[in-house]
This record gives sequence, C-alpha cells and structure tokens, in this order.
Amino acid sequence: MTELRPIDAVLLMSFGGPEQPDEVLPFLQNVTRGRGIPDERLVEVGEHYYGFGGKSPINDQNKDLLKLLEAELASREIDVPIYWGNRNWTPYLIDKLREMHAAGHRRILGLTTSAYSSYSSCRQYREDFGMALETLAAEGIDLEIDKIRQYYNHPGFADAQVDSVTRALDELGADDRARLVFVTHSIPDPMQAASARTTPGYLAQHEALAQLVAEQVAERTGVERRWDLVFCSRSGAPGSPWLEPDINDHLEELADAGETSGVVVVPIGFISDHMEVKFDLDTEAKATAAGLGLPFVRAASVSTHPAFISGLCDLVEERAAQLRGETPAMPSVTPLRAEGPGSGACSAGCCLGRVLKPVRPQWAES
Ligand SMILES: CC1=C(CCC(=O)O)c2cc3nc(cc4[nH]c(cc5[nH]c(cc1n2)c(C)c5CCC(=O)O)c(CCC(=O)O)c4C)C(CCC(=O)O)=C3C
Ligand SMILES: [Fe+2]
Repeated sequence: MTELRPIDAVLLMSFGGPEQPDEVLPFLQNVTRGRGIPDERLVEVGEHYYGFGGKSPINDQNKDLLKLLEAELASREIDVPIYWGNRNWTPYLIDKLREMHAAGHRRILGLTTSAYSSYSSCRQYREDFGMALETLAAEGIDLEIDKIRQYYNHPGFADAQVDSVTRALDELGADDRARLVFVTHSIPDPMQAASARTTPGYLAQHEALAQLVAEQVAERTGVERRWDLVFCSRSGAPGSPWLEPDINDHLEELADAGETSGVVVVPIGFISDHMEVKFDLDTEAKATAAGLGLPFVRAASVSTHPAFISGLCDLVEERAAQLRGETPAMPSVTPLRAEGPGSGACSAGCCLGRVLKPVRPQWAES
C-alpha cells in the first residue's frame, strides 16, 4: 500500500449550495452573513438559483468529484476514505468532522475546491476549519486538519485547461482572429490587496496561468491568439471597487473594436460548472455575445478532467509527504515564487479578512 501517513482521512471541502427552492434564501443568508452585500444583490442572485429550479449544480459536481478521487486514490493503492463537507450548506463541515471523528479519524487533510489565493478561496476555508475545531474541542473532540496547497499552478490544473481550451477552439471553428477570454470571480480591491501580502496574489496568479495556457494552446494549434483576463459575479455595494472589467463590458468592447471573429470563454477561476458558470457565463455573457453577433463557445471547466483528478491526488500525496518531514517536489507551471510555509498555500498572515478568526492549519509566518 502506498503511504499517506500521517493522514488518515481526506476531506473534500467546498462552498455548498441549495438543493431546492426553499433552501435558496437560507443559503444566501449563510453566505452573506456579516459581508455587507446589499439586499438588491441577494434578490438578484436568488433569481439566478430559482431560474435553475432552486438547485445549485455544485453539490452533484462535488459528488462526482468525490467518486473520481476515490477511484484515482484506489488505483494508486492509497487506502484512505474521502468525506465531503461544505461551508454554507449541508453536509456542513462540522457535522462531517463529528462523523469522521466517530469513525476513528484524527489527522485529516482538506482538499478545497478553489485553486487561487484570496480570503474567499483560501483563508476563509482555513477559518472554517479553525472555528469548527474550536467548537469540537469544547465538546472534547480532538482533531487535526491540514490542507493541500492552492493549486492554480499545478500541472494537472493547467493541462486540463489547455485541453479544454483547445477543444473549445475546435468547436468554435476558430480562425486566427478568435480570442481567448479567461474569466474569474471578481473580488473587492481590498481582498485582492490582502491576497498579495505573502503570495503573488489572486490577480497575478490568474494572469500567470492564463499566460501559460495561452502559450501552450498556441503551441498545440500553431496559432498565437490574443487573450484577456476578465471578471464576473461582482457583488458588493455599487460604489465599492472590485476587479474589472466585467465580461459583458469586455465583450462589447471586443465587438466595437471589430477585430475579433469569436471568443472562447475560459472559466479559469472555477473548478466546475457551478452557478456562476451556468448563469453569469452560459446564460448572461452568452446572451450578450449573441446580441453583439460575436460567436461564443465556453470552454469546459476542469471538473472531471483526468489530468485534474490525477493532479489533485498528487497534491494529496505531496502534502502528506511534507507532513512526514519529507521534501517532495512541488511542481509548478508558472514562474511565480512558491507560496507559504511548506504547503505552498497562503501563509499565516495572508488573505486576512476584516475580523481575526482562528485558522487551521496554523502555519508560522514566513
Ligand atoms: C473568489 C470566489 C470564489 C471562487 C473560489 C471558491 O470556490 O471558493 C467564489 C465561489 C463561489 N461563490 C458562490 C456563491 C456565492 N458567492 C457570493 C459572494 C461572494 N463570492 C466572492 C468570491 C468568490 N466566490 C465574494 C468576494 C463574494 C462577496 C461576499 C464576500 O465578501 O464574501 C454569494 C452571495 C451573493 C453575491 O454576492 O453574489 C453567493 C451566492 C459559489 C456557489 C455557486 C453555486 O451555488 O453553484 C461558489 C463556488
Ligand atoms: Fe462567491
């Protein structure tokens, strides 16, 4: 059997989403508690969910991911159970941790469903862990949780993107005036600044990966295409600065400039086709492009791509080796500096939110 010591269970840790219409509102309240999101925005986002029957696609995608991870680990003869827990909806993290403890697990490795550094995508998950462990400790339940590094620069993530962009270009019937439009979730400027404190930061990480994917796709197709990094799903108060441009504004600019024959929209910031992808890209941005007469194909997210699944399992093995005191190779496809102590994830003081909360793992400041 291959070694995963000291880890005795893996936890797929995700955002969560509603399963039916009456869960939409309480889910949105969970997500936005204390976040200062205007009511109008909540109503609007609620409509996105109701438009899809009140069910987020994210849970089924996580169930599929879990099965594929189980199969890949089994094929590597790694005998470790995988559980699934969420921040904002059932199955909630804390319930899953109780279940894991009751099953005898003590050293858990978190595998989070977000690839980049930012409060939302890294530190907040570490706070979820930290706060759950404090609650459990008060009940006399002792557990330790670590997590894999942020993996935007892992070859498995990059290879899957290159593959799906190449396929999308085929589907578009792209000529050399077609353009790659990489899209990620917008975040507030202060959240971006906090992410860049001890890592290259959310924005630079996306730029580095987009650049690399564009280069590798150019090598594969023999055509160098222009590319942009744009944003979707802005929320917050209208006056507060968030990362721009919005994808819809960007498509209008491309159409106005008249030099683009079509776009492949690449959801580089999302690991699966959850609501932002289904609504903001496949519904809204697609309609914008249609209105502009701009041919539009959305590239597949990495979701179940074999290179991505295999990469995630490599990351699990890498972190376990680090926890044993070994120094495994930490493959990275981008030239950015390594991030954070040991794990390559955000370090202790990175991506701070507005309130200081307990975090796990609790790495020393680098
Ligand atoms: C960087 C990032 C990721 C990617 C990394 C990761 O995956 O973690 C992500 C993922 C997701 N975000 C999701 C849903 C929502 N995010 C919201 C709000 C916000 N997201 C933010 C950022 C991110 N979000 C931010 C800065 C806010 C403002 C509030 C705040 O400052 O924290 C809101 C409230 C309404 C609104 O404001 O839009 C909802 C409903 C879902 C589930 C989708 C589904 O159901 O399929 C997923 C996977
Ligand atoms: Fe979000």
